[in-house]
Amino acid sequence: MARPPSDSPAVPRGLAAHNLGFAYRQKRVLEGLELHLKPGEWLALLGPNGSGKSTLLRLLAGLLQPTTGGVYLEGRPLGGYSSWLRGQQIAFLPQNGGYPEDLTVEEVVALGRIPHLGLLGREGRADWEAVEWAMQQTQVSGFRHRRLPTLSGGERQRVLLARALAARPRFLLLDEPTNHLDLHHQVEFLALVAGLRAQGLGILTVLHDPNLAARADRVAFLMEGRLLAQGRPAEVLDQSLLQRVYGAGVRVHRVKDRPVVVLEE
Ligand SMILES: Nc1ncnc2c1ncn2[C@@H]1O[C@H](COP(=O)(O)OP(=O)(O)OP(=O)(O)O)[C@@H](O)[C@H]1O
Repeated sequence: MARPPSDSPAVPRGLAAHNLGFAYRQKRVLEGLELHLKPGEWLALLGPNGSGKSTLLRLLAGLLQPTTGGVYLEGRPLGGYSSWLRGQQIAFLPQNGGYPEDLTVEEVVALGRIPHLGLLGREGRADWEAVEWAMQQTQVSGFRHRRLPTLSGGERQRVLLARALAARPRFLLLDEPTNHLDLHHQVEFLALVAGLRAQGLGILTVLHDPNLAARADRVAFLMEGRLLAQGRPAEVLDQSLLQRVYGAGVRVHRVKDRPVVVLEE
């Protein structure tokens, strides 16, 4: 598929926020954000409850309109893309997303193909191959005929991740994707992210666990709607920053140069 031409050469390629601000009615939630997600990288977004992480993801997915500044995909304002084209390039897994309760796992995952179907809604072989691939990647094929209300929280989370993957997007925005996942599936999630990165996907995950975030290529720290820091995990996840945000009970150790965050008694 041909890429749309760039309108804004000053904005970096990939998915970028420039001077991004947002307010819910009169309530300012984000201000002056500069963020850049490159193809083939994993960026982890951390920050306390209510700091604006989910709002930022919704802006990057094109589901909210910026109050100031903008979001750009390949240098072009996101608002200039049709919702079809946007949905083919950017997939979003919300924190508490709904799902149709009467559909099977396979049918819910197939919903991820909607941006590729066009007005007539006709699916073809490529669509079912993408659905199979997404179910395999997230290990949900074994219960493909069950309905979501009958699944455990972690199983359901993996199905919704598969729905996002089925779009075969170039950028993946995941809001707390490891919620409900046991340790085994967290390890599987890390392997999945590594594989997707190697295929050139840009991945942005909101996480609360700094030890998972430490596995990312870069970490960005949001507090009260502003970016406090962004950079390599070893640079950003330091004790003074974490104590400033979360309080004195947080300690950072180093294991093979990787930060390991522990809570003190
Ligand atoms: N639809 C809305 N209308 C008004 N205010 C909202 C709305 N959604 C979120 N907010 C407020 O915006 C702020 C940022 O919320 P957001 O959900 O983006 O934070 P978050 O960092 O994702 O939080 P958490 O870690 O708890 O999920 C919060 O103060 C929240 O109360």
